[in-house]
Amino acid sequence: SYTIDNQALVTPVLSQMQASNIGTTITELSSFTNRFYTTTGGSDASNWLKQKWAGMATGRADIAVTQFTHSGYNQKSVILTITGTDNPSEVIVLGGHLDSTVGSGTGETSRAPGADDDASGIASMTEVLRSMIANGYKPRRTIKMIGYAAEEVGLRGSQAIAQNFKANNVNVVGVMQLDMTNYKGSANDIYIYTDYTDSAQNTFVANLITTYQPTLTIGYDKCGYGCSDHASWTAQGYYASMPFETTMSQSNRYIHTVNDTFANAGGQANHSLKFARLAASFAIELGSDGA
Ligand SMILES: N[C@H](Cc1ccc(I)cc1)C(=O)NO
Ligand SMILES: [Zn+2]
Ligand SMILES: [Zn+2]
Repeated sequence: SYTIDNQALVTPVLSQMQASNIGTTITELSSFTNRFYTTTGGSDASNWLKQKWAGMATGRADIAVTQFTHSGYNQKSVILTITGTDNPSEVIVLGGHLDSTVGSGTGETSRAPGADDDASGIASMTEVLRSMIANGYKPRRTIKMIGYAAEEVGLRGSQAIAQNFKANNVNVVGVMQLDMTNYKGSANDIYIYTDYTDSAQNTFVANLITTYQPTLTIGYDKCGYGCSDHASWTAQGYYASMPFETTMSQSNRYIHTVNDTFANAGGQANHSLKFARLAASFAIELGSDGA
């Protein structure tokens, strides 16, 4: 049951989160020539994220960072695991994708900053991690943060990981996808996508927004296809949600071009902060439940 009863744990983590930190991470990720799944930049970005997250977790024996090796391409997914204290077998997943693209012709020297798609999602997760650590938060369930490889070429990284988790009977109780969080292109703040997601969990997500970010407005929409990594988890029978930055019709026109830059989203991460706070409230409310 999706009870919202951990205000004492959630509120301090949310209040410490800052858009400026998210913007810094977006800028760092955007500085790789590209993060395409088959290029040097794509592998470098994966290794960079692993190092960044591992550095942030120094001193936390309950946090481990690993890379998931994929067959057929070099870019690895990055998985950070915060092992739960007394209910570790139940797992919450926050996800975003590491790779960037300017289309099927992307090569070694192609410029694909991918600031919104999806450095914004990775940066949002990173700020969740930073604030959880700053507040000494330790979940009862296990929380995993995943930077997926190869999303742009058919959700390949998340498909491999979700299939692997299913095959290993990992008890994932909920998944949230953060793909494109910083382009404020529509009237409402957060759009909950209702296809390839779980409706009961989507209701919980809406309730998290009204509880912890009551000034924000909520909209609903559909992609009409498996538009990001949440679809990989739904395909394996797990509960997934995708809060998105705009309506489908008003989605960011800069994506998959050289113009998907931090500057073209306004040079600030105020929109991403809403999604980072939502992800934190999702992970802490679900993560603080015992067996
Ligand atoms: N197809 C998605 C982008 C995308 C996702 C949802 C919507 I609505 C519009 C556009 C993608 O490129 N993900 O990386
Ligand atoms: Zn994306
Ligand atoms: Zn994309």
